Amino acid sequence: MMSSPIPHQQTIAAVATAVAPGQGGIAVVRLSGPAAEVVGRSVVSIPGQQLWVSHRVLYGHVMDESGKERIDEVLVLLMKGPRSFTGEDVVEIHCHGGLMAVQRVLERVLAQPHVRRALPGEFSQRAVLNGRLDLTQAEAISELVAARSRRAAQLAMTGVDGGIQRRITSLRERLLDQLSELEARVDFEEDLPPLDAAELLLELQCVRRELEQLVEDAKRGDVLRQGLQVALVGRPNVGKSSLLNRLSRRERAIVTDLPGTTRDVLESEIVLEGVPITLVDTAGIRATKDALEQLGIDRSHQALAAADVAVLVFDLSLGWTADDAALLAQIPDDLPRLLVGNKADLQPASMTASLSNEVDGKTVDVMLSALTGQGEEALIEAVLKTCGASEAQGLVVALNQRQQDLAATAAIALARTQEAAAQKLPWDFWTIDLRQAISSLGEITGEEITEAVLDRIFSRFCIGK
Ligand SMILES: Nc1nc2c(c(=O)[nH]1)N(C=O)[C@@H](CNc1ccc(C(=O)N[C@@H](CCC(=O)O)C(=O)O)cc1)CN2
Ligand SMILES: Nc1nc2c(ncn2[C@@H]2O[C@H](COP(=O)(O)OP(=O)(O)OP(=O)(O)O)[C@@H](O)[C@H]2O)c(=O)[nH]1
Ligand SMILES: [K+]
Ligand SMILES: [Mg+2]
Repeated sequence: MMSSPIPHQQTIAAVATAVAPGQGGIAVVRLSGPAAEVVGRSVVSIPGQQLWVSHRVLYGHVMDESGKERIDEVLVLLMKGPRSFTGEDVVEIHCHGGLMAVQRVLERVLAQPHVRRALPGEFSQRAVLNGRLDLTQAEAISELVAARSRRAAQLAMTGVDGGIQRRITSLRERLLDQLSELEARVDFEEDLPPLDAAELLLELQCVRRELEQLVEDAKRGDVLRQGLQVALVGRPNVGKSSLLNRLSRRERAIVTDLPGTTRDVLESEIVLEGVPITLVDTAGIRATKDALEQLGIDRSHQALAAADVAVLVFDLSLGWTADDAALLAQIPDDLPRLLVGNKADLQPASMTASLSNEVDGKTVDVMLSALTGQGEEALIEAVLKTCGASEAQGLVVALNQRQQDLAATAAIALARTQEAAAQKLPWDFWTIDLRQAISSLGEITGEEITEAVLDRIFSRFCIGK
């Protein structure tokens, strides 16, 4: 399954770098497959005595079809298979950045015989099929590319380095050892010494514990991978936009003393202690006859529904009002929320202290001032605590969702094996569930996986990966 005996006939091409108008000094067009070198040679004109030697950089120009016009000035790199990322012949054309040069070079390449546009993740998929890369490594590369914080990138690198593959492979091998013990008894019971069932069950128990621990750790790591959506909601003028600006360290949102300033949801990406956070500023919620303002308020409710945490901001200088209470009641029951009193700077210090976190019978989680920044640290800590994000700190390995589901399935199958043992069912009953557990782990590592499942995994990668 891992190494495909038939080489892929088609040569694929895509832009491997992020492209945006006016951005990026250099962009790379990548080709992989049997025609890569021929195509490279025919679209890039190389002056002087330079030779197309593998793993050497050449200088030249991508020429148009007529051979007269220069499309771009480039560097080219040929990597002959199997010494390449995909294991096939790979050619990289390093063009100028931005949009036009690289698009024209790609079109020129795609116009060549036997070349087609690469599907998302197809380079990585070929690397896996050709045995150059483990499946979990390929998935980790995709997560590295998607990482929005240093911590998330660091965690992804464990997978890139093979950390997940090694952990799962070793657990799977321990199960395979136990399976062969069992199967030998099913087939040739009389010829073998009696099976030490207790020892076997203990080993299965150990593997199951490790799998459950991996799933638990991974859940803690999800917050680093997916980040948190934190919605700032509250009545008009309580200081939501001011708070967003303070946390983002820039004047992202317009702030005025007019209630109803923010009319549309506005997002700002920040990182708090390694956790990528999307702060969502919303229109102040109140009863209004203004149709435009109402549209904004509708969006505030949508933002609330999509959030992982609601930060309900109220104005300490006005105290907790009936409107604040009404808003609190509108926050979905299962949504973690923080009650945040803003404008603490307007309170005399003695009074803030005497408030002792109680305002009209409501426990206030944090009192702060978006103006002076006092209490900001406490808010950050509270947000991270509410989502269990602080628990993600010491993690070194984290399975993605697909891997978590399979590890959990394997753990359940092992529990069933133990159940079969407890009920003193014959050995062939034990082996059914044990095989299922082994097969789930094989699906994580790619050792037991169908082409269709692989296609689905890689289709979620980005183009050019
Ligand atoms: N220009 C460029 N930069 C890149 C990549 C690339 O493909 N091209 N990478 C792509 O993801 C990453 C680096 N990863 C790579 C992994 C393996 C091979 C590779 O060619 N491996 C061969 C040859 C090794 C050797 O010469 O010793 C091999 O493993 O046999 C290249 C890049 C990030 N930077
Ligand atoms: N003294 C003081 N004033 C603040 C503080 N935070 C915000 N303000 C002021 O309160 C007013 C409203 O602030 P905004 O940030 O626009 O409030 P908002 O909740 O986004 O308001 P809408 O978008 O209209 O719903 C502005 O004049 C701010 O300068 C604070 O901590 N202390
Ligand atoms: K305002
Ligand atoms: Mg606002």
